[in-house]
Amino acid sequence: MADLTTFTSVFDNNDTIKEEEQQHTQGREAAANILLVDMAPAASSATSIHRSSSRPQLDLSGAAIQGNIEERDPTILLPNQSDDISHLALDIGGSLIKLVYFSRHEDRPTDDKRKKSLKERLGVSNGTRRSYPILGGRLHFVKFETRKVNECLDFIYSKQLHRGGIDPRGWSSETQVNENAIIKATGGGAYKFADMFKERLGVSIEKEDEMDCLVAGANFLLKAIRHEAFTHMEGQKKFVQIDQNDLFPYLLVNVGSGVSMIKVDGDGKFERVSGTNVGGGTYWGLGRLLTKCKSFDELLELSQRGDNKEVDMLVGDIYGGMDYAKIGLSASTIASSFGKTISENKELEDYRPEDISLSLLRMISYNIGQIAYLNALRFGLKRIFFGGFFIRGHAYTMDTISFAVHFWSKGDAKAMFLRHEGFLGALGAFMSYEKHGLDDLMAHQFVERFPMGAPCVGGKIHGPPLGDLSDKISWMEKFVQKGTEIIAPVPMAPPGTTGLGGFERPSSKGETLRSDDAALNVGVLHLIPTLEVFPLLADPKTYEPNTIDLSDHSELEYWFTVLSEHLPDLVDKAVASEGGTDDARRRGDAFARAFSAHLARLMEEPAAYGKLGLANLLELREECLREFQFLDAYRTIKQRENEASLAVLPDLLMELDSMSEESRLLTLIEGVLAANIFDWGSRACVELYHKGTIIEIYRMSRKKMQRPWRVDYFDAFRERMLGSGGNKPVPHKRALLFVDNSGADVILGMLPLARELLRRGTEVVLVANSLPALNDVTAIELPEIVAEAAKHCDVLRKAAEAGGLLMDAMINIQDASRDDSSSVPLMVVENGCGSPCIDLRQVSSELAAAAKDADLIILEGMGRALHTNYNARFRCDTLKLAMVKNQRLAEKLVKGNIYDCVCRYEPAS
Ligand SMILES: Nc1ncnc2c1ncn2[C@@H]1O[C@H](COP(=O)(O)OP(=O)(O)O)[C@@H](O)[C@H]1O
Ligand SMILES: CC(C)(COP(=O)(O)O)[C@@H](O)C(=O)NCCC(=O)O
Ligand SMILES: [Mn+2]
Repeated sequence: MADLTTFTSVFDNNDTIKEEEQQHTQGREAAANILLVDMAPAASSATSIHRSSSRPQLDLSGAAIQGNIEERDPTILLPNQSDDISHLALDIGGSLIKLVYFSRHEDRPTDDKRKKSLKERLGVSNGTRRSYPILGGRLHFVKFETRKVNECLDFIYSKQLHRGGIDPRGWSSETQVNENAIIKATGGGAYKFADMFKERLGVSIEKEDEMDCLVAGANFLLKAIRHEAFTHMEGQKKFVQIDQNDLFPYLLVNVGSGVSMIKVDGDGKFERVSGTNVGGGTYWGLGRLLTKCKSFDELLELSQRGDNKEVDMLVGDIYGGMDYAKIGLSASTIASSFGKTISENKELEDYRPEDISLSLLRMISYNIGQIAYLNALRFGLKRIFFGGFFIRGHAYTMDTISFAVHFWSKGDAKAMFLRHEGFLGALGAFMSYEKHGLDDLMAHQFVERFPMGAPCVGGKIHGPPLGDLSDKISWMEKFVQKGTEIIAPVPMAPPGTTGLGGFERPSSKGETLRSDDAALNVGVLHLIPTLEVFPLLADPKTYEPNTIDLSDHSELEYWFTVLSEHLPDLVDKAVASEGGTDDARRRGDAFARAFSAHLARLMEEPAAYGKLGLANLLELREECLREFQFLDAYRTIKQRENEASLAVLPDLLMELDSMSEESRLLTLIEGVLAANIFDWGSRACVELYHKGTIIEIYRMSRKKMQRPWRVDYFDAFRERMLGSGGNKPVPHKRALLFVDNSGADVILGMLPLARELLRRGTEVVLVANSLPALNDVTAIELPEIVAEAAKHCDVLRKAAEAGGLLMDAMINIQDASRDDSSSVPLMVVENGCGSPCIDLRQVSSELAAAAKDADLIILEGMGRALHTNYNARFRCDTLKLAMVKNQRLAEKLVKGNIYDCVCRYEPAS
């Protein structure tokens, strides 16, 4: 296959796209205006999928800084701001107040004609599966120190979270203060602070049982949240796939101020079997007295530089430096925590606070691990989940507990941790609202997103990031300052533990602890009730969207570098897409900062928000753009490429029509592969575009399409389509075409292929993004493109009419939904995402409905067919088509080179 030099050399003397781009920049404003006018009616149809761009605006009137303005992150009060609808639940513990709140975004009416007729066509009823509607929105997690309860009250007030009181009919949309508002709360503070809540916020606290809440929260997380539970051994974090049907029984150990141990047998079925008063409060309290630390984090950080043998009495101390091998204890095993402090003539001041903190942490973690194990043994439980904020995502604490469980159970029982460790009770309290609609939600209906610009890190509003961009930008600057502090290597357990009684000492000496805010390994849970699992996945349970495993560090580093290097160019495009104004430039800079900070955070701890794949990184980039209100960075480029491609489409169709069926099929597939070169996400391709016009590049790419391709199952596909030895196979009933890029890719590649299928009597559903990502075509843009193409082609026109696509475009058709028996329909559905990749566990209900009758899937492009889904198996025939536009991926995935092509056909499995 051609390499970059052969590609570029073809164009050395030609006009360049760059020049074209300059011309277009001049006309950009006009073009953007036209686009807005044209797209306005359809745009509302995309808002049924809630993403950052559909966030409500903040009401900043009356905003005031609370407390000391000189403080680094002063709390900002927004007395008049209310999220559309919010609900709040609290867990007020001895040490910390945990808050879970839900912000809802009103469903916009989707009376879009196309959608309606599509629903009829796909046979989707409008009736919901529930007797009450469930609402889309976001679940946020925040914590405060209990001693700073006032900050918590200010926060609730500033976000007006207490106003969304419950209404007997379910969620209330009242924005005025509800006199009878109640807030669900658990933990001792629900009693202690009830009056204060009534006085300050005018709300009553409805108390929920703490154990009930812990269990409800844990069950919910374990069932509904992907990558919630993980093991942590010797510095290695591994997510555990929980089988919903095989969850019970388990032991839940909640390590808060004190420790509860609960045997859980089912939903609401549990027994508190044990506990210990030596818990998180003991570590923090005793630690504070002994070391004079001012904060929990300071204490924990000290431990990382400690050496416990100065304080603890070890087996070796007793046995003259020897192991006690007979009973399996090494010389470094702790024989007696703090035991050394009795025998020497030393006072507290003579010990290093670091050593004291570490001894204390080990004493308590070990003890909890051991008691937990004994209780697991008592009831024959193999799985122990540890929660509570004592854990604090701290590697050494988790390793110590895991070690204890592993050691005492001889590997029989497994210690697991939860990402939402400290929020179990608060979540449970939240769940106790009747008709919250969460209990029967499934993992696929939650999209966990990076907490971006969230105003509520660590209990303070770090500038109101929503709505007011200039504040958001300054918040970003703060975030970055924080970010540089935060970014420190994750403390790791020592490589060689004794394997007997305990660890030698942490190898994390001298490293700083990640700040409390950053250690919160939870994102914002976006609840999108319309999402479904793609029904044609052969095995949804084992489906893994990502092809490349980013837990391989060199892979991670490579892709981080690629994305970082892309950034300046992307910022330029984004700024230009918004008219290149000063405001756009400021937003562009803030976007770059935000995205880089997120990358740095993930580089430091890739599994912070669950298992990380390339698809998540590419989506993060798009989400970040939307966060800074870049709604479609590539709009000008897309429009230009659409126009250029539509201009040559008639010639291409004529050329195709002059061919035999067999060579036409080959030419069509070649055409798809060749046109996939128009990818503004690939560095190499973008460089190519400077060397020729769109049509020149397209022609050149077509010329290079000789078979065999690097992965070439074309013959099998042809046989399925055309048959062999005189037998004519039955055409597919319905094909789902997952389209990729705008311009040539969709117009000269996928549309002609769709036309061929239609001609053969196969219904075609074009599946496109709900929101823009790079230069990908969106479902909103497609009907217009199809309408333009249909002007040159009867087959497309009739099918588009039959599919209800031409309703807006062709005024002469009065009754668009009439049955046009002369053609099978061509339809467009949105896929539910706004990323260049697709996770088929979470697609739009529209796509899921369209999939029901489909017997052919065509996945196109590098994002959808290679980065994700390359190894996915389906219950129907599948064709994966892509050009590999990255050298490393080509080597790794297909042992080939950049610009190699993949045509992977897999019959129904
Ligand atoms: N920022 C913090 N401030 C105080 N304690 C913290 C902090 N982060 C973690 N902890 C630990 O978490 C414990 C509280 O855990 P939590 O699950 O919130 O329990 P509780 O409901 O008893 O407050 C504290 O005793 C302490 O060991
Ligand atoms: C973002 C993309 C997956 C989009 O590719 P597409 O799906 O449009 O074929 C791809 O451009 C990509 O992986 N780019 C990053 C690698 C690079 O610049 O080489
Ligand atoms: Mn793409």
